[in-house]
Amino acid sequence: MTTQSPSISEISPLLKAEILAEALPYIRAYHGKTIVIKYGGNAMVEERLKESFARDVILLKLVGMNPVVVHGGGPQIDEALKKIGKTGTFIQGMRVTDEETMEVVEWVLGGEVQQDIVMLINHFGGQAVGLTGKDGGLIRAKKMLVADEKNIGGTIDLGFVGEIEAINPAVVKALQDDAFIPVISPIGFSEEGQAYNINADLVAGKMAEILHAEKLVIMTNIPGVMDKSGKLLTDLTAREIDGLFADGTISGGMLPKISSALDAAKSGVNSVHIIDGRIEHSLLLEILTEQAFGTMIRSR
Ligand SMILES: Nc1ncnc2c1ncn2[C@@H]1O[C@H](COP(=O)(O)OP(=O)(O)O)[C@@H](O)[C@H]1O
Ligand SMILES: CC(=O)N[C@@H](CCC(=O)OP(=O)(O)O)C(=O)O
Repeated sequence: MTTQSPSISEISPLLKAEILAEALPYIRAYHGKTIVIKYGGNAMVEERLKESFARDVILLKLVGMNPVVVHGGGPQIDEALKKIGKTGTFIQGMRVTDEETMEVVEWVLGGEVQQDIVMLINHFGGQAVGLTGKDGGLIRAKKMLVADEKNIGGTIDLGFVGEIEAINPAVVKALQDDAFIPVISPIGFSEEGQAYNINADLVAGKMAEILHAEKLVIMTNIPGVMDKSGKLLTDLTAREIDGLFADGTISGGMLPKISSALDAAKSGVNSVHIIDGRIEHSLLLEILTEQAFGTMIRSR
């Protein structure tokens, strides 16, 4: 059996007014503050969800916050790879990226996926600007070396997977100070101009840290972090996270997500949340209401 949420026209005027009034303290508290939003590829699979996301981001900007969007696009890269007869391979949540895959990643993330988000935000009345790591020297990257768990001291070669060496936030700050909404692709560049594929969670976490963001909201395709029995964990501390890593509760795409969320929390981002991007207006519910939502990551 499926349950249908009421449409906005079915909600009574009084309830609508109450919901709006509830948002007031949050609008005041976050006015002028930076909110980094990681928009995962799995949360952008439906047109309806993409539209509600675009409208939510515009609303946040209009009420005086500074939303910065970092987008993913893992499933969209998989689709494009399928068309050329390739299948994605992931190690510790990172896509093994050979030269041909890197070309596809640049084409999908820096092109199609980013343009789609930028155009939707602009269509609904916002002013989005798409950036990749090379714009204004935003993300300097180097080859990532991943420790080989089966061979102590050894490393695994993931090809053109990058780690962040430095972020130059000048271009993002300049856009923020105007009416623009930056939409960032997770592609970094070395000093020699080599492009690197960086997991979008890592870029979002680091961006939140460097911009001294008030909030980091990671939107994905699951209600939050689950325990082994599939129960939602609403709140996690660094110590609890260590336990979940050690007993294998966290795997795949959740590994970089949790690591970057925790790093952001430790580096002073006040509130870090992993939420279900498949729920319409989940971003507004998380930021502007009392509703406890998804998993909150705490440094202590
Ligand atoms: N303990 C866990 N709780 C929730 N999700 C988990 C957990 N461990 C692994 N995952 C996986 O992580 C996925 C989210 O990561 P990913 O697919 O990379 O999403 P996104 O595209 O949003 O970055 C979930 O769909 C789930 O399959
Ligand atoms: C190195 C690495 O894994 N890069 C990711 C970049 C996109 C991404 O992170 O997309 P999601 O947020 O939708 O998972 C990839 O190639 O899939």
